[in-house]
Amino acid sequence: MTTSLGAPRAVPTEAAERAAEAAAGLLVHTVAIDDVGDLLARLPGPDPARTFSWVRRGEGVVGWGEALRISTAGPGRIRAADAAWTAAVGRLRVHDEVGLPGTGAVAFGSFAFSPASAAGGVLVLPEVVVGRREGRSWLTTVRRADAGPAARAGSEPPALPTPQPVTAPGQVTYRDGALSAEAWQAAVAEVVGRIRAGEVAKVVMARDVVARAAAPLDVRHLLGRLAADYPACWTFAVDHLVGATPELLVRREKGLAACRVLAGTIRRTGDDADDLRRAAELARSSKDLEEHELAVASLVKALRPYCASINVPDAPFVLHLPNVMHLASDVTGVVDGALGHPSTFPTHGAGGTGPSSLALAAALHPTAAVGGTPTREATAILAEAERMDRARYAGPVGWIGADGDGEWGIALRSGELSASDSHEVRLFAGCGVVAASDPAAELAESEAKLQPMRGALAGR
Ligand SMILES: C=C(O[C@@H]1C=C(C(=O)O)C=C[C@H]1O)C(=O)O
Repeated sequence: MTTSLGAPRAVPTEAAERAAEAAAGLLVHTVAIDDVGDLLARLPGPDPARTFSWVRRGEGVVGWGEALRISTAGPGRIRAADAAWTAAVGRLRVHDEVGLPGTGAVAFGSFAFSPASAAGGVLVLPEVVVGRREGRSWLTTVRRADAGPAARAGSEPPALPTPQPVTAPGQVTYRDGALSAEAWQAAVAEVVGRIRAGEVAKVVMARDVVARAAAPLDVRHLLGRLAADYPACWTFAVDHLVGATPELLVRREKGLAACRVLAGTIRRTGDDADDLRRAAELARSSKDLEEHELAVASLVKALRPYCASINVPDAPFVLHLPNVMHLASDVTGVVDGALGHPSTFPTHGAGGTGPSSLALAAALHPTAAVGGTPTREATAILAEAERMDRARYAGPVGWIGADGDGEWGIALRSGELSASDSHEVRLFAGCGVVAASDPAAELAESEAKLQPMRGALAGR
C-alpha cells in the first residue's frame, strides 16, 4: 500500500467532470494593454446574461461572453462550484503575461442565499476579461485551441470592441414584491415577538419590490450609476444580478483572508452636521454595538478553522455611504495552507495553498449580518416570515482565479434583472431585527438600503 503525502482529492462530482470536459481545449491568454480608463465603459452590450463586473474605485475586472459555465444547486452549491472550478482549471491552458490578482483564468460567480432556492449557483469564465489594478491594465481572452493559431507573446493585443450606446431606463414604476409595506411590517412585528419570546437573538428580515422600466434595461446603465454614486462599494454584475455592495464576505489574496463585516445601520439625512452627530450616536449605540459584536464573533468562529492566525479590530469604525452609515470591522487572517480541509474540498494550486476564496465563502455564508443569530434557527425563521425566495440576494457574489484567490462580496443593495422580461428588475433590502426593533423604523431602513438601486434606475 502506498501512502500519499499530498491532500486527498475530493470525489469528482458530476459538475466537476462536466467542467473539466468543457475546459479541455480552451486557451486563456492575458496580455498587458494601455490604461483602459473606465472599465465599465468597455462593456460592449446591454445583456445581463453576458455581462460581468467586479469594480471598486475604478479597479477590478469586467468581462463579457461565456466560454465556460458551471451550474450547481442545493446545500453544496458553493463547494461543488469550487471543486468544478478546480477541475476546469486543471484542464485550461493558461498563458498569463501579467501575473496580478485577476489575470489569467477568472470566473465570475453568484450563489443563492438559501440552499433550497431554485436559483442555485453559477460560475462563468467569460470570453473576454478586462482588468485594471495599480495603474496596470490587462486583457484576457479565452478561445478554443482549434480556432486558429494563437497570438504570440509580444504581438499586438486584439482590439476591444466598440461598445453599443448605453440606453437609459426611461420612466420607472414600482410595485410590491412578495409583501406590501404594511404586510412586511406586520411580519417584522411577528418576528420581534418571537425574538422577545427567546426563540433567537436576531433575524435579518428582507423585502423585495419590483421595478418596471419603460425601456429594456441596460445593465451597463445600472453599473455606471452605481459605481459613480457608491465608489466605496463593489459594483457587481453576474448572471442577471446587479448591485453595489459595501460588504466583503471574504477576499483571499496571497495567503491572506480579509472580510468586512457590517452590522448596525443608521440612515443619512443629507445634512452633514446632523449626519456626523448620527455617526457618533451609532458608534455609541449599545444596541448596534452588541449586534455588531455578535456578527463579528460569528464570522471569526466560522473563519478560525481555516486560518493560522486572525486579527480582529478592538472596535468597529463607521463606514459612511451616501445613503446609510454602518458599523464596520475589517477582520483579517492568515489562511492555513498546510491544514486546508481536503476531506471536504480540494486544495488549489500545485503547492496546495489551502482553502480557496470560494471555499472560504462557503464556510462563512450566511453570516449573522444577513441571516441572524443563531444562524440556523434565524434563517429558518426568515425563510418562513419573508414569504419569498431571496434567490441570489444576500448570497456570495464575486470572482475566483485559477490559483483560488479571489473576492466574494455579499450581494446586497442589488437587484435581479428578469430573464424573461427585459423591462423588469426585482430589488431587495433587509435589516437586522432584534428585540428592540420597531417595524416602521426597519421599513425606513430598508427603504434607505433600496436607494442605491432606485437611484441607478432613475432616468438621466
Ligand atoms: C441585509 C442588508 O444589510 C445588512 C444588514 C445590516 C444591519 O442590519 O445593520 C447592515 C449591513 C448588512 O450586513 C441589506 O442591505 O439588504
